[in-house]
Amino acid sequence: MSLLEVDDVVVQFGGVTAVNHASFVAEAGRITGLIGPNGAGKTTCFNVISGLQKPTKGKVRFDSKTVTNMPVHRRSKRGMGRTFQRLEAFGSLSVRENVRVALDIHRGLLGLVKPGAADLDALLERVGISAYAAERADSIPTGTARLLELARCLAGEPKLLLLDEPSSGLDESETGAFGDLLKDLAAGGCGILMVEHDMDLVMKVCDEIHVLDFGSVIASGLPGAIRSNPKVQKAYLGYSDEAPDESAALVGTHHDPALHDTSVLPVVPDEIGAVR
Ligand SMILES: Nc1ncnc2c1ncn2[C@@H]1O[C@H](COP(=O)(O)OP(=O)(O)OP(=O)(O)O)[C@@H](O)[C@H]1O
Repeated sequence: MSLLEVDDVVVQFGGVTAVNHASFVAEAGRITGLIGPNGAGKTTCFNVISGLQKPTKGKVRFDSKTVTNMPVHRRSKRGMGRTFQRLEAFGSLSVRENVRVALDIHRGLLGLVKPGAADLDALLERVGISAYAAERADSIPTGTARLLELARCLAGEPKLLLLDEPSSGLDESETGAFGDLLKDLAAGGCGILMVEHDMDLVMKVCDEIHVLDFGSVIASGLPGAIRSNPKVQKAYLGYSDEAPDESAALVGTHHDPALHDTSVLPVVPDEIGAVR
């Protein structure tokens, strides 16, 4: 049984079907990518998994238990951690205090003792933000704030980490170090499910990738297979090397670049090469 199982999930907002019979899994000790064009339903899936959104239909199983109707805090207590696209840290507290609050909350939930300085320092060190420990959270660069979010999440010692666009705001070398950190966390047994627009990072670190388009999973597989999958190329680019004649019909409809973020393309040179 997989650490996380999303089973035939549907989410409707009035007439909008944000998630359309999506099924996919994420395993312990592996990094799983959840990708797709803008509006594909990735964040809504994360909301269903973490308990912020009740699905119209379908089930979520986590760590051998059905959690579809379980409140957010109980999923957290069972070992599910999440970061958000929008940064959630307390701006007026220092970086160190932010991590301290997260540790206090998690240890309170678990009924354990208060954190010591060593625990705090280890977490800051782990994500590489020790140098910012005394800075106010609202004064640090966006990329550093994302690492702070991760440190706060790791304070709960999660079995599953849900990361929503974790590398946005990181420069190239920070992204490289971040990728190494994710691999390290997975090697320690943590399952990671990541929504990410940086295709270079996704292709480098993910063990498996699921691709959403219009709320449905259109492909699942290893990075190499996803990269060359005609359906995926079509979802991102509006055409694929297998069906170049359809491009004119698709662009301007629901595959219009104005609706689907083609800004990912410059960071996936191999894909561009593959479809030209
Ligand atoms: N609360 C809501 N009410 C109505 N429609 C919504 C709501 N939340 C999301 N949607 C719609 O559901 C669809 C999926 O949105 P979602 O944010 O899950 O996509 P996404 O893949 O995360 O996009 P992005 O990459 O831009 O973050 C979109 O058409 C969006 O407009």
